Amino acid sequence: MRFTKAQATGNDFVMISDPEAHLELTGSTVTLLCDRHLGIGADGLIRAVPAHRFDDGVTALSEAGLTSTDETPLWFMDYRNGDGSNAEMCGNGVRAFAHYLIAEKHIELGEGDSIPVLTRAGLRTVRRVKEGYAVGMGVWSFIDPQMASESASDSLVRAHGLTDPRPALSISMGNPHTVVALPDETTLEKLDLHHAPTVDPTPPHGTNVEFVVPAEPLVAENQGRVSMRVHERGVGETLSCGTGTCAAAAAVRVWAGADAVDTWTVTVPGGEVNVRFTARTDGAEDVELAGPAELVYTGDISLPE
Ligand SMILES: N[C@@H](CCC[C@H](N)C(=O)O)C(=O)O
Repeated sequence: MRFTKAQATGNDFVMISDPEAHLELTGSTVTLLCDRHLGIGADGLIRAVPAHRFDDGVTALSEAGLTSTDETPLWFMDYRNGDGSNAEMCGNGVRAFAHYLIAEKHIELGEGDSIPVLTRAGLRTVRRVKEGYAVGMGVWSFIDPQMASESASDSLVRAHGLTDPRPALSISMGNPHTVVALPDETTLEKLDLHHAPTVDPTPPHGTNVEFVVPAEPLVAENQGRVSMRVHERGVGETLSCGTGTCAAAAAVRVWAGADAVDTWTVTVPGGEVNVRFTARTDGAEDVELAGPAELVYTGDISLPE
């Protein structure tokens, strides 16, 4: 099987093209391919498949009221975590996905052009920009609907390296996130994320946990700044999580109050991304995530029998 290794701010992926939807990728095959000792090694695996040829794609097409055909395929991002589980969305992965579709000649995309990408979380739009790709990530929401009228925390998080449990706020970007604010960069550096943090109560489908330190001052030149580390559901600590950076910026913005700015730079161990919020007429906010993506190498691997 031919594959490409991709990375986006250090979040790395095995990319596979499956235009005929022939591949049978079980959870254990994905785990093996993503294993850094026994396989290729990656945080997750992404299969490019025309939406109409794959069950989850057909469901997503009908929910979005869209069509996909052999002549004009709508590409589905079949994202799997390194432990073999499915996830709804991947913000770094979708930029790598667009880059890969271009390299595989499945699409053409000039600077300023956009393509639709179907995911388990619904339709996303990826625009090619100078620094990489800007993704229309849809709206963010509180996982606990009660939080819409309050604005502090909905859970407590414990982690190795923290002496006390800390309050946290859970936010959906299509997939679940729990954001915890820390007092300073030293506390962020000292966290030991080899161990999964515990979240009490845990959101119904598990959660990715983002630890953030808002910059001091929080806003400079009309731009907010946050540092972040993440423990991803189904993976462990990663160098970056795109949906996590959106959730982190959304949470810090909620905590900062009504006059918080709309554009944010989030620094992660693997680099930097930009997150922008735009108010909609229904009161919700659209989120755009911009950052780089790179294809690292291409290879061949035999799938286990
Ligand atoms: N790294 C991704 C998120 C991947 C999915 C996540 N682990 C989950 O289970 O929700 C990103 O860049 O958003």
